Amino acid sequence: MTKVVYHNDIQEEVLKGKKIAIIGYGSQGHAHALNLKESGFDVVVGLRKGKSWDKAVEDGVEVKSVAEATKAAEVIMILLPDEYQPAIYNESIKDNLEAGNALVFAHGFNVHFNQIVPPADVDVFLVAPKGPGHLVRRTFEEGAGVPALYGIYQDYTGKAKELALAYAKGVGAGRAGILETTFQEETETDLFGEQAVLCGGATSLVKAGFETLTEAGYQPEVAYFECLHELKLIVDLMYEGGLEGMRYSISDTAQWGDFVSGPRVVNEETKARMKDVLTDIQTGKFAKDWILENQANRPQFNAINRNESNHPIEKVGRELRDLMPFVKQKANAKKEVVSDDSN
Ligand SMILES: NC(=O)C1=CN([C@@H]2O[C@H](COP(=O)(O)OP(=O)(O)OC[C@H]3O[C@@H](n4cnc5c(N)ncnc54)[C@H](OP(=O)(O)O)[C@@H]3O)[C@@H](O)[C@H]2O)C=CC1
Ligand SMILES: CC[C@](O)(C(C)=O)C(=O)O
Ligand SMILES: [Mg+2]
Ligand SMILES: [Mg+2]
Repeated sequence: MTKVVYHNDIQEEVLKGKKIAIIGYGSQGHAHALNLKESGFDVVVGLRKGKSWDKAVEDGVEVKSVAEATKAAEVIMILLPDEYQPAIYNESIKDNLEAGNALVFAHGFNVHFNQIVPPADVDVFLVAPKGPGHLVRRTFEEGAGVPALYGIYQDYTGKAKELALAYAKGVGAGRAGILETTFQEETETDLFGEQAVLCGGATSLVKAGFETLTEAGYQPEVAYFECLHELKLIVDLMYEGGLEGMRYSISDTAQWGDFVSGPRVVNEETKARMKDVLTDIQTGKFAKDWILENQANRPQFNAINRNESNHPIEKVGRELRDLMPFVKQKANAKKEVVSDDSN
């Protein structure tokens, strides 16, 4: 089995004397900054003036411009949207790095696909939490954590691995488990996971189920509860006990339906399409298309986003969630940060 490193295995002194700049205060940025600060590290956040800046100040974190935060720190973690990182790196970070600094990422995209080429005299590594930033923060506050991968791209000081592990411990990942990876493996598996399973796969499955039921004349509210709301409850059981743990809680009827009907829906044909998705990631086709989409100001992204927001499952979902304060409360807490991130 791959070696999994935990909280107590890690020495954090190597990072304790250093200043850490967190560039960006969105989903991952706010979680890293606050978790590291509460773990006893010296943190400064790098931002432009705006909503995130105000939020970070409100949260009691030291804030400077991206250039000034980079200058002030020895460890610089880039937590900006992937698509804006190259321009901001070239404009405000690159020339403010000093020999022996550490340049850190939470996703290997820009380094792996050569959009950022770091200088030879800095450490370059990634610490990639395997979960959304808002959950990196929430689980940390609950005394738990989200697992993370670390990978070394360049070890100029000879301390890159120690620094990466100390950083991962600081954000709380040591409570869940930290695994070694490479920039290539993290980039390709992360893109595949979010496209084929976690985001793209799951949203397409949910919408297809909802559409099948409503087109057959069933009530949208019933279809929403069945195909979206309950998915969280089922996935919670998988999170806690794997597929077996989930199947322990469902009825035998459901388990039999799972065995005989699941493979009719997700089958060899689906797997062949997953392999196509993986190939596009591995060859760089996906990255190239995404970079071009951004250079053209996101025409397809914005059009699809608008359509998705008007899907009947979203309309009925908004109404139903309004009537479930316990669900809405969490959504609002997230929305506050998310809407702060709009560029
Ligand atoms: N989202 C997630 O949970 C995960 C993300 N990652 C990786 O982490 C990195 C960050 O992603 P994520 O947290 O989603 O990013 P977000 O989209 O949440 O980041 C938004 C932040 O970037 C700031 N920002 C945007 N443009 C600029 C600019 N020109 N100058 C200064 N600040 C700017 C925003 O500030 P403002 O308010 O001023 O716009 C805001 O604070 C990415 O590499 C991503 O792949 C890895 C694991 C999971
Ligand atoms: C699943 C999406 C993700 O990869 C993540 C939260 O880990 C992301 O890029 O946001
Ligand atoms: Mg991910
Ligand atoms: Mg990702």
